[in-house]
Amino acid sequence: MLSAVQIKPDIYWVGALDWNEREFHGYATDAGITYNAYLILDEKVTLIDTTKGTFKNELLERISSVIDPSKIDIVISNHVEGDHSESIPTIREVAPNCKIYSSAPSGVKGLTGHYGDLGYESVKTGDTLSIGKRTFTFVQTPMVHWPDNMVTYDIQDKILFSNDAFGQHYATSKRFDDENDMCEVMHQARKYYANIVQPYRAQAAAAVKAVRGLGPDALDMIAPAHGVIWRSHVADILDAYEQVYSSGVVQEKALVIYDTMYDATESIARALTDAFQQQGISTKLMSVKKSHESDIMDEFLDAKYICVGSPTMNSQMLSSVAGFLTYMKGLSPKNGDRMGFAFGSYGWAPLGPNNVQKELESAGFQLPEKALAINWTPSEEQLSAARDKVAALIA
Ligand SMILES: Cc1cc2nc3c(=O)[nH]c(=O)nc-3n(C[C@H](O)[C@H](O)[C@H](O)COP(=O)(O)O)c2cc1C
Repeated sequence: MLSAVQIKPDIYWVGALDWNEREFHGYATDAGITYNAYLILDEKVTLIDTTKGTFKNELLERISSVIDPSKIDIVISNHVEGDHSESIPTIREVAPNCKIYSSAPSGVKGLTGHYGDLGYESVKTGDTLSIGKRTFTFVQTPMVHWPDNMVTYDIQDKILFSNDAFGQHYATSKRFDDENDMCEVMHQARKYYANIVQPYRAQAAAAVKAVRGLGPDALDMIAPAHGVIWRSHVADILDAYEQVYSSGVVQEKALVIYDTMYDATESIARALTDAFQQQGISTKLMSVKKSHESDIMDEFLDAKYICVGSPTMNSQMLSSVAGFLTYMKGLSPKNGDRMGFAFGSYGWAPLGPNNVQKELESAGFQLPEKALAINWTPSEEQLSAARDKVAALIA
């Protein structure tokens, strides 16, 4: 039988482990996913968030290992997205009298839109809810990453139930940060930020400020809705969100991103990569065909030099490169401090590289050089000229 995991006296993790999930709305979840839900035994039995609907039985089984699920009095929905809310109707079925709390107005509107009117109670920033010995306070965190998001702070236990903020897509048998490989935890936290939270970096920074405003001793744990619970590394993840991820500060690091049909564009990409290396700059060559766009964006987060290459095909850039650029632009990275460079091969009209250039322009990169368009297969002289462009970029 699946069991709950106690995280503090009378507080249990009752979520689900989605070990085999490898794709989640366009994100490559190479380490699987956890859907975290938390059960609190107090005068009023409270469940914070639920799981994706396909894991409702896992949720019920873990709750049942502690208490009869029909005894749940309160469900707090920090976020309407299905991976946290799809099991709410099941909980309502087994506990018909439970009250369901969500943020005003977007949480209530979203839950109604998904599951009909289950008589939701709305809460807003600063509202408190007493469940017995414990009192919760709510802080709405709109657009981290949907309009309805909120976090729930358990004042007595000093736990922040942060939902998507500070999450990671990481299925693991151990629930706490310090029980896992911290390099992997931080890697997954960064990738999650780069692909989910990044467009809302101002709101995320404000959320960190609000958390810090609670005071230095106010946080024992951050319990997100995905991944491990922060217990020993609370300060590390707050610092990373504030000083690294949300800051937009870029490092002397280059990414060469490309696709190719007959390897002409690839040979330019390799020359550029080598030239960056020769300059002592940390560099990665990433084919959009071979690397998932969510992994490219993880690398992109703090890279200063972004070179993007495509040959011309049917008067366009390759759709794989266009797809990556669309994905990148959707995440709204702060590109003002980044140097962009477009390149590619063509047969009779250099529209592939020129269109990449336009996309980089509209994404806000600094583009000191024109697109490098090389006719057919590049000669040694042309590759050498490509290398010179790197010197110009980093000058
Ligand atoms: C299906 C196909 C369509 C192409 N369409 C164009 C085109 O519209 N304009 C052009 O200049 N070159 C066109 N080309 C030529 C390529 O751009 C050229 O072969 C280039 O060197 C390929 O670079 P790559 O080796 O990086 O794929 C086309 C090639 C193929 C295979």
